[in-house]
Amino acid sequence: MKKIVVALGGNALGKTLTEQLKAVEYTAKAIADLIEDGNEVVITHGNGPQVGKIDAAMNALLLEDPTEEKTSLSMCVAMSQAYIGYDIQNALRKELMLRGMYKPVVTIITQVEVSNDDPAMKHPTKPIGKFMTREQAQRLKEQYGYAIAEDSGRGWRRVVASPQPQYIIEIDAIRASLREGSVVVCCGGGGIPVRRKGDYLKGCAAVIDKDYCSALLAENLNADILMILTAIDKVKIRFGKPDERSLDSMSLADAQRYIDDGEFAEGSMLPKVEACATFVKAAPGRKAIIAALDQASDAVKGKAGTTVFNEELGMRN
Ligand SMILES: Nc1ncnc2c1ncn2[C@@H]1O[C@H](COP(=O)(O)OP(=O)(O)O)[C@@H](O)[C@H]1O
Ligand SMILES: NC(=O)OP(=O)(O)O
Repeated sequence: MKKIVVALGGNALGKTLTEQLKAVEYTAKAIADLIEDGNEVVITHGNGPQVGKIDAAMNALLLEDPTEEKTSLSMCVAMSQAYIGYDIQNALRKELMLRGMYKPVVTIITQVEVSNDDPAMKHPTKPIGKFMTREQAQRLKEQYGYAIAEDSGRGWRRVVASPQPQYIIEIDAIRASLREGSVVVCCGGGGIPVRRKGDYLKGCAAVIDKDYCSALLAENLNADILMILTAIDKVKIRFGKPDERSLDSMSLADAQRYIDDGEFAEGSMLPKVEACATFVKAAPGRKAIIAALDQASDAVKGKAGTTVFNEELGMRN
């Protein structure tokens, strides 16, 4: 049995509620395959498109009725955890029941501590919300003062601060639920970013990258595999160029070289590769995989996706 942290991409979860339902339905099949194969699975997910949409809806409410209160970005992250977790919970519950292997599935609203002086708070890099033309994004910038950036050749998006996750506040609750045999959905959207104020926690205006948070979770749980599922089958070199090439595997040295060569876009593929590298670097026998959402089971068997391995420490088979 392997302990696998499976991270589902926010973009890969679709743009609408209907697309999300479809995405979680076939993802549930892939995750149920992993469970049927005897693995222990912990699920995390992104929230980029979703948290942007919630924030935009909350702002529209404020424009309609100025007596409404402003909703903080951390609260929007909390909302995104709930509705994405709800869909994942139901889809997985149904899929497991269909296979006659009922298990409780639970979403844990997760807060993640970030540092008070993380420099990322002053340098927004995390794309959220919908993809726009440059002109649309520029209008949003002028109207609301948002930071904007181009996202991997797919269009322009709002970008927000994305500090590094330091500590998963609910880690003991996650461990306890796993011990009891639940399938746990946690650290949604990278976790609700919070900072310590004395004995209390206070949300901050940011969206943590779920890839980095998933690596921290995998480390905390001493997982065997970190699997990042997204909308693309493999990591590419020269992505989007005529001489684009897919990678079946990547050593840490290769990963560093490609990062240095700027092969991976900030806010999309770069955090995935960095998260995988951090995870496999820390202890022997670990494996990290980046693959398409519906290829989880094949990816664990080395038949799909891109595997990141530590050439010095080896992989656990
Ligand atoms: N070198 C690369 N190889 C593969 N995909 C890349 C690369 N650089 C950028 N991308 C883009 O990154 C996307 C995955 O990032 P993103 O959509 O942010 O993930 P998520 O599914 O976690 O929301 C891919 O679908 C692809 O469009
Ligand atoms: N929070 C986060 O990393 O979301 P995406 O997976 O949508 O980028």
